[in-house]
Amino acid sequence: MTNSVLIVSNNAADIKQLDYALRNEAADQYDIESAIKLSEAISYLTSHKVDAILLDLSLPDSQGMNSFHRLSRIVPFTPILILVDEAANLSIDKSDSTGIAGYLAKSHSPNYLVAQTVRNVLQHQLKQTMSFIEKTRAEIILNSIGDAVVGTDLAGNIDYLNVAAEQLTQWTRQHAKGRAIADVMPIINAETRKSTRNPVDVVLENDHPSTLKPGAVLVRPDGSELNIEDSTAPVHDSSGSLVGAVMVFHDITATQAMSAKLAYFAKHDFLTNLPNRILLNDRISQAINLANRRHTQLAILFLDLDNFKHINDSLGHGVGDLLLQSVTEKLCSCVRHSDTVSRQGGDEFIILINEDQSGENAALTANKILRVLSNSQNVGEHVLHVTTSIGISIYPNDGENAETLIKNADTAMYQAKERGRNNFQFFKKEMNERAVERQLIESNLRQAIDRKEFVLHYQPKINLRSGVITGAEALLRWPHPLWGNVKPARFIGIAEDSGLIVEIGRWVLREACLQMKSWIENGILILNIAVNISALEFRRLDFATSVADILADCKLDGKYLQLEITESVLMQDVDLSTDILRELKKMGVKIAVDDFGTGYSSLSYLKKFPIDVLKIDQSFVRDIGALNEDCAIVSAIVAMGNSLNYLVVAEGVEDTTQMNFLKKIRCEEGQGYVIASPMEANKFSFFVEKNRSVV
Ligand SMILES: Nc1nc2c(ncn2[C@@H]2O[C@H](COP(=O)(O)O[C@H]3[C@@H](O)[C@H](n4cnc5c(=O)[nH]c(N)nc54)O[C@@H]3COP(=O)(O)O)[C@@H](O)[C@H]2O)c(=O)[nH]1
Repeated sequence: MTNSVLIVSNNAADIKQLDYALRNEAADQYDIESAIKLSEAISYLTSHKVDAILLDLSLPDSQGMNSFHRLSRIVPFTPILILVDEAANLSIDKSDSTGIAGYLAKSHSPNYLVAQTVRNVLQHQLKQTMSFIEKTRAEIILNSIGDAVVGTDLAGNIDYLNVAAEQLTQWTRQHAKGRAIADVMPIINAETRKSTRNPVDVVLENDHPSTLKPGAVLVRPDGSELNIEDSTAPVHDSSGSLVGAVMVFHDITATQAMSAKLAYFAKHDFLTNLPNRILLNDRISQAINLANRRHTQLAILFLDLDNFKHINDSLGHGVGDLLLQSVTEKLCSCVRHSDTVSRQGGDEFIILINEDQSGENAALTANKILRVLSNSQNVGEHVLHVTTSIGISIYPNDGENAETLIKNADTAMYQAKERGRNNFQFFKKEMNERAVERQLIESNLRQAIDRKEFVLHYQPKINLRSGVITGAEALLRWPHPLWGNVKPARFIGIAEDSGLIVEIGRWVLREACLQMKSWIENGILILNIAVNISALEFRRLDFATSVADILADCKLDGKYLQLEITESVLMQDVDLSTDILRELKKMGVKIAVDDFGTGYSSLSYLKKFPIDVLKIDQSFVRDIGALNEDCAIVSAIVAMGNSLNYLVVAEGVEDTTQMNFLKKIRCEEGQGYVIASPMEANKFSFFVEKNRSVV
């Protein structure tokens, strides 16, 4: 390696001697330049880099230390050796000598000593440069890492803080330097609030790495606190002696908050904040232990919202979520603090009622829930009516553990659904058989669709005045290959709960439309064919479109189709129902309100819907003649319906007494066994042919 050296001297003999000494005695190679004036040297240095300067302080244009200072300003990092006479050497002011790399006695130094001195200076400079680079690199790394790094000396006084440490401690490096670590970083325990020894002090005492115990909190100058986690280690010099400590730490406040959140949501439902199945199981187990000790009972209420799926499907999950939150509030308002309301997912809730006396509290709570939920709920811009079906199991009678109690309450809930929803049922052992049967029916229903096992029967409707057959109601029949005819009452509810009703309903609609088309073509002159539409079908976003598609496929004019929809389905969301009905009306489709009288029976609400037909529920018709009250109700419905220009149809007409009464009160149409039971399509054609008028 070649080093470049500049000799600045006005003495040619000195230059020659130094040049000779460096070229001939040194192990290294040198490029040697000389300048006889300071100005010459400065000019050279502005365009050349040199590794060392040998400077005579006595120059023609500059004298003494002034020469040194001027040069060192231009090349501050280049070592400058001062050439001195032995005597002159003594005259240099020590306080003014900062930055001088060394002294060289000009004429008295043997050549080898000149060479060695210059070499030493160059090597020292190289070491300094390397050390500077390393320090800078370390500084950059330390400042770019996210962890805070604090260094101390052997006494535990701070000598270093990286940028992250400055931010976390709220101390600048400048202010912290020299202060005791415990002053800059006071640490306390999160729970006891007592001060904790700084790990740096522990490390310096034991000369061994150490860390803070969990729960360490750093108290900052502004009083704010940070949860921290550290790793502190001793620092040794090259001889292995302890010279200080380094503490690396980071803020775990966010991490701790996140893990606390994760722990919370492992046991709670995200949407409603209610305990989830895991926490509920825990609580039930605890409640069972308590009930055993106190010889008391406890109750499990299994709730499933009625027709929630339709709301979710038609109004979107956002509205569904809001409804679940609103229901949560209402449920919580119905129980004591000691009870647990939990959400199992979807629209299922389970309530644990502690210390129940033979199911008394459970029945009271269930009644309260039914009452509270029956009020309409404002959800966003929608006014929704939601009801619930509740199954109840009691410990110890209905199960010895959480799993069995929940399973049996679930079974009882299905029973409540079958009993018309919006009610509660206590678990009974026989219900388990029912639950097994439900599952069997559901799996057979799936096969029935594939195997095309369903057929439609048709029941005539007549004009009660003229006796003319006006239309037919299509009714689904399931002749099961092994079980024989399965009643709709046994499978429609299961098809609705499982969602299978959508596929089945589409088949019914298409089949009925094809049949009507065929009757028209064959001169079977009825006004329309009525098809029952379940809530799940009606609430689907594509319902109106699928009706239009089926009519188009079957080439049937919409005026020949009547859709029977129950009041409760229409009332679930009045605005949405109105929109769907309007779409259907545009196609010419007739709308009948089925089972009228069993639901809200609010004519003021019904007036909002574009309805054509009111079908009085058969439960009122059945007791005509027997119950005055029912006669009055039927008369009132007929009168109101007529005045609002609805076509009123009485269903379930079974005898002539009922028929005569209906005629008398001017009920327009009737349907029931006294006229004809539902029958196969070909029999219906024959029936129409034969009975142009049946009354
Ligand atoms: N979503 C769909 N629901 C359907 C479909 N087909 C039927 N259903 C619904 O199932 C319930 C039971 O129906 P079903 O056993 O067919 O009973 C109907 C008639 O057979 C019966 N009826 C007719 N006349 C009389 C009578 O004089 N007395 C008497 N006790 N019962 C009689 O009434 C049922 C018709 O009811 P409604 O639909 O309310 O007009 C029933 O709720 C059906 O709606 C389907 O395809 N889809």
